[in-house]
Amino acid sequence: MGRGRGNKRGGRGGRGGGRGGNKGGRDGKPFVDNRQSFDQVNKENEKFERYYNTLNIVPEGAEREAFWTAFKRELPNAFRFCGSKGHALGVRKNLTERFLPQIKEIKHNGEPVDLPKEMPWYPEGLAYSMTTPKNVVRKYEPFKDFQKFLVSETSVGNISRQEQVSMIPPLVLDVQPHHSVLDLCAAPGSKSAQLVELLHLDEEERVQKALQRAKGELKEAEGEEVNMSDSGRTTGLMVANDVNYQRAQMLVHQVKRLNSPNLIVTNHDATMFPSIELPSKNPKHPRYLKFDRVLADVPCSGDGTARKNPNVWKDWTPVNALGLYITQVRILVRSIQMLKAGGRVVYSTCSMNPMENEAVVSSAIERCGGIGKVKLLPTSDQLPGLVRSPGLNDWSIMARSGQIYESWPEAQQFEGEGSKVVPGMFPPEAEEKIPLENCMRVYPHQQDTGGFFIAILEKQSEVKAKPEPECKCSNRNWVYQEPQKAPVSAILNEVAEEKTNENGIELKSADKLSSGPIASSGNDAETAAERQNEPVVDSAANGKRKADDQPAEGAGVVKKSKTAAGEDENTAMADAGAAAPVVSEHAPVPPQVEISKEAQPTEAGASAETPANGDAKSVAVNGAVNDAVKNAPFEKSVPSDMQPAPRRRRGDDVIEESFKYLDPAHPELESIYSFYKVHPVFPRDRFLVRNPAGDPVKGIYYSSTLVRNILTANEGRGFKFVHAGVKMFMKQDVQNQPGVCRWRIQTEGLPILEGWVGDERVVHLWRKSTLRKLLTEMFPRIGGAEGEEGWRQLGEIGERVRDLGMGCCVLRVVGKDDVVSRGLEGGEGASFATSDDSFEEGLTLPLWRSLHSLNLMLPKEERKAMLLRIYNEDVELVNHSTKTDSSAAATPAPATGKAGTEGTTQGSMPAEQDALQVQEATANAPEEPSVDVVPEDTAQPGASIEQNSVAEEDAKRKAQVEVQDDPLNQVAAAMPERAGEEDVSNKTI
Ligand SMILES: C[S@@+](CC[C@H](N)C(=O)[O-])C[C@H]1O[C@@H](n2cnc3c(N)ncnc32)[C@H](O)[C@@H]1O
Repeated sequence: MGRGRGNKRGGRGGRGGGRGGNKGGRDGKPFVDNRQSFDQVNKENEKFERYYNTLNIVPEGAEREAFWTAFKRELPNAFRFCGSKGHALGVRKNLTERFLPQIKEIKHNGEPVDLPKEMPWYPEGLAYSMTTPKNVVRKYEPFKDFQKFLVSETSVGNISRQEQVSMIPPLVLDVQPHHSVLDLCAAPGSKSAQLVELLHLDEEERVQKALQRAKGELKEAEGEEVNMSDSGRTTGLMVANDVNYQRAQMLVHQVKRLNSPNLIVTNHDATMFPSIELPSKNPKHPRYLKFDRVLADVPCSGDGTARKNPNVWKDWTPVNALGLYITQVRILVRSIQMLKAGGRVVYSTCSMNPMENEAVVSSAIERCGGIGKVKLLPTSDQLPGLVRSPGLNDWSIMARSGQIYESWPEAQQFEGEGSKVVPGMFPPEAEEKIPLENCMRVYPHQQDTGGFFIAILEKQSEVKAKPEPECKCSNRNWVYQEPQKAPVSAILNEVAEEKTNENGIELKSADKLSSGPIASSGNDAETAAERQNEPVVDSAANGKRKADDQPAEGAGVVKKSKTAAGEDENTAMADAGAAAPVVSEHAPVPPQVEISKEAQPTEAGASAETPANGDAKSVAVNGAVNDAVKNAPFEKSVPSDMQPAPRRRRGDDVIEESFKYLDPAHPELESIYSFYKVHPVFPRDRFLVRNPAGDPVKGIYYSSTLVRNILTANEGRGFKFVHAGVKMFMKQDVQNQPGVCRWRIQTEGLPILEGWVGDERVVHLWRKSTLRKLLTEMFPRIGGAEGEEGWRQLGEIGERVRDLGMGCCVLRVVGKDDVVSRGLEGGEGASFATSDDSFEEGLTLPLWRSLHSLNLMLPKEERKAMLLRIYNEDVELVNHSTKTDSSAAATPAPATGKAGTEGTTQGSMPAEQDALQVQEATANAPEEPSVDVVPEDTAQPGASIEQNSVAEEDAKRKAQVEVQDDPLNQVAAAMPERAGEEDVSNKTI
């Protein structure tokens, strides 16, 4: 087993993070790193310190002192090993066996440096932190090799540099491979990436079993102990969302490296995240997706990040938390609404302020009907080894003036109507019985981290969120009332009708409750689809509002009204919270997006508060966003200026992303299945293309079934899907070579497909020395002069590749433990199973067999990272195809030996000409610029077979992505005012 381990999700970085072609700023100007040294920062703020001392969050005395001392120290660096467990452990071995002994010997300023320390609470020991300052690691010569290792493995996605506390929320979300998971505030995406990994946990092993079973190598019973539906693949879903378009692009960049077909990235306001429609057998009964897990890692004041964000010291004021509270409550309420009954939300902030934490949790629970509806789960049993404090049950709040109030009645005396202070900001009433001690607080001195807050909420049954004006988060005259029980008769009716889910699988009762619109009144004739676009009703008046299907605030005020001309027009009121009694059944997609299909108005979601055209719709929809943003001056991950990134446009039109699925019988798919001898069990109905025409002109992508169902069912609804699908095949101009498939396998899709490719297109390699040659040499020749034919230099794969037909194939690097399972125990395979020249673990790579040469289809940075990891070598690559390259010039003259099965003159061409035979159709295409299938200097512009429009759009996309490629650019793109800074909100090194 473990054939795919080298291809773990995130195991390669495509073009590699942090190294886009765009080294300058957006205007070509270089960014200036304007970070201030942490030591130079004045770490004093009277209000900040007074408030937390008053709160007594840590007892006075030695512990309080340790708390502040830690807060004023620079944050240690932390990182975790990513990808599948096997692969992550493999990469970690480099740290433990190669670098830790080296670091042990290093002295800095005459003192031994601290070793990177394993985090005791992180599963499998796959996360580390180190106190040596980053500039020392970066610049001090003895750290050179270690720094190179960190940079190289980070760039290809094997290491994620992430703050310790930021790793906690995904771990306590308890994600299973069949779960639907929603990350509502996901950019820049470190937690989303973790969640995707968790969704795919142990998938390789399951798929291996399914494969062996499909090929008759394993008896049925042997693979039965785990869920083997869909051939062991993860059937769940990950939706990662962020309201900010540019940050959503950063998110795409971060998570697409994980190559998950189960992932969708969206760009909506979380306070009114639209309901996702699912295919329904009965169009009158649309079905809406409910999630098993939701992460609400909300925008916050971020005062827990003072150790890496010195501005906290300068800028902290109580106003930040006061302003964010209502947005946070709305996001949490929407999270709960989006959950299945029985599902869980993890709510987290990097703030220590109870107004953004316990108060938000308590207010959201109150709005959703109390602890009978939403339970606050204990966290003390989670992550043994993590030192933490319980949530607060009692606190005071600091008002704008700096005055501290113990209770709402006290605050009410001083805070007038315009004040943001509301009853919900104070501890809950005793009758509410909310066990806030169940929350988790992590403080800087406990394990040398930032400050963090986490709560786990479990939805007990469908909820019917009360309108804000009736709740303590908004109503200044709020008094506690016993929650009323919601009627269940209509729910039961609905459940009785829903016997199967969209896959025809029988639903359990909880699924039934969550699988479609849930009615709380008996109006059966009316379907949610009909309600979806109907005029918004005053629910209090007619009782039409259905449990749990309310939108959050913004969506709740989306109205349809008639224009003077009698045409429908979507309108929304500016004050979302105040208008909350007006609700609709499901959160529709934001109105300006919906109408963009016809009218193409100003950009949705990403619009500025006052759009250029003065369109009130945009103002209202973005009210909540602006709320969040304006009030989050410390949260670096929230741009303080939420001016929208320009969305892709053609003329005045917003360009929506296209996701078009191919007919399983499409001739191009037929040709692929036939050339690669793909096992018939591998599904054919999940291939999509990314152009509006739906033709496979350039790339073919692959997604899970659920992703397909969602993308197709929501097409044309104005949903802002930003990314989905894993690139699996790219078109290749094979110059009409007969029998050669013009679709080459992409590295991204290879791990998903490789096991199902027939032996005819697989090459086995088991010597380290052979792989080293393929990594260091681009286009090594196969032919050549008699007796010197290139294939002879290719070790155990020489004869195989000599006899292999031209085109793409799978290179399977066999690990020691794979020799037997691959049936290679005889002959050479056996002799190398114990040799030093063999691999500990297997991996799979894409290979291209040209007429006369061979080439690994890997970007240069990936080759270099592998050379460093496997051979501890940092060497220059040799390109045999370039004219200027001396080794290419020395390419032997025409050979007479057998160099291929193509039936053409063998070995008669220099390498570069040979490569022209496989002129890559997409040589100039933006999507895979650094994978050298053919020599860069032999690209023929005329050879492009792309439709111009698609190429143009992709070029635009590439330009956007390249800006994101560099961490400094990422920050600049999202936060122009912070150009030059690293995005330290979630990445610390
Ligand atoms: C704390 S950061 C999230 C960090 C992220 N979870 C991670 O681990 O990388 C908060 C994010 O929320 C986004 N945001 C702010 N208001 C939002 C809203 N109303 N809806 C959705 N996202 C929002 C910000 O753009 C920001 O990216």
